[in-house]
Amino acid sequence: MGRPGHSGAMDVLSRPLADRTLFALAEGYAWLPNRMRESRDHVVRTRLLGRPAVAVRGPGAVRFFYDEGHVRRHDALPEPVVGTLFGHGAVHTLDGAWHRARKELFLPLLDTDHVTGLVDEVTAAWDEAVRDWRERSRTAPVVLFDEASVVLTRGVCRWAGIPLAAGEAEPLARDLVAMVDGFATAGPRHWRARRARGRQEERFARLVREVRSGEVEAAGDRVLGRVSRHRDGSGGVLEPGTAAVELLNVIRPTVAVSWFLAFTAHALELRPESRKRLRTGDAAYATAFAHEVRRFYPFAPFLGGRAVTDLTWRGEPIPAGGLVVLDVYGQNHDEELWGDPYTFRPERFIERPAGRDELIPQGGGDPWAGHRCPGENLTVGLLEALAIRLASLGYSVPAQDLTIPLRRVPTRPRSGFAVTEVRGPAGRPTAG
Ligand code: HEM
Repeated sequence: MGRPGHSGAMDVLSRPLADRTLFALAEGYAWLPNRMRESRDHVVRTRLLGRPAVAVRGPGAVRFFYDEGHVRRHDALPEPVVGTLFGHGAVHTLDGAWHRARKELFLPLLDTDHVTGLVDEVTAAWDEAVRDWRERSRTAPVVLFDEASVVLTRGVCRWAGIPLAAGEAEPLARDLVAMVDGFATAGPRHWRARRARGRQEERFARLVREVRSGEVEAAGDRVLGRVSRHRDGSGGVLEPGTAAVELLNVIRPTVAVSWFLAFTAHALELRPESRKRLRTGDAAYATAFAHEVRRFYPFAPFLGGRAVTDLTWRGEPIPAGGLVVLDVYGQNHDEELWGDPYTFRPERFIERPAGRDELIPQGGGDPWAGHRCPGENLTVGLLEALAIRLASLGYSVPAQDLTIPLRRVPTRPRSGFAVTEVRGPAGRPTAG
């Protein structure tokens, strides 16, 4: 990975009103930052999904984008994204009172006791897995991305109260990964994602019915119990299919932390000195490292909503119904905000904590009031714990393709990060 360069398609891109959807898909993470570089004042006028669109960036733009009076989500997301990544009827697609009622389901996830509970389950699953990797990696490489997805699936299901029979974790992990992997492509990955979602929505809807009929026990303080009994804006319980969508909206993104785990392994190779600091168990450094992984490595390229009314941003008119696009990847690599954005440097977050609307890999604004990710604390907690564990593990890195293609969304090290000869502690280290 490196700094996205200007593309060969520039002459076409300079015509403002031709639809850019295909360019966005083909150019991946570099598409919007490249356009921003050619723009004045971090505003790009373009056309996406057949609609006029204005792309914005910066903390002020985040506040503009997250103002409910400016931007709504209903009808904003393209069906191929909803049908794979989020699910139909998901919280991501709601506005106003309906959004607030549904969001209540997710807000407790921001609390420290939930973060600790999930981190405990996932690290227990990690420690069990390490024992197995030590054996297997003597004869064949172990791919960290794949392994992390199974560890996270086991941990999140135990924490959420979702029963998993022996042998079920691996196929569920594969389906959850497929749903994320296939949302931004039109090829076979996309159809794999749709099939995976169909299978798992059916399974989780059945589980919700079993909880409601008393066949399956689900404590009220666990995610399974809460989602099954949650009352919506209308006062009724969720349709089983919608409850399944929202259960998946907890376990799917938790398993998506596998992408960040593969990036963590990449960062430890890139900056061996960070491995040493993580091994000491330095909590402040682990937090800074988690933030830098989320800032530096590409995940969500941009976010979009529709203008509620005729708007103007920095002199650029946005007609009611037009798309407003927030340049997430570009903002996380903006020189004005970060100085040296293409250097992986966790210390930046120790020198200066990032403002709420500066670091936005999981959205901006206030998670209680708007659409910002309610899983941000969970993600940071998981990354802190797993980065310390990975840094204290001994392993060899065989020759492999570790490039991170910026044209692929979502991207990751091509090999998934394979390791051999795993050795060292399974538990949390105490010192150097
Ligand atoms: C790999 C780590 C994660 C990334 C990169 C990520 C990223 C995001 C992004 C970009 C959004 C959209 C914000 C917006 O629309 O304004 C979002 C929303 C959301 N995320 Fe995450 N997320 C992650 C982990 C999690 C976790 C661990 C959970 C739950 C356990 C979670 C649950 C959600 C939910 C429910 C929403 C919708 C919120 C709403 O529309 O109000 N995410 N996430």
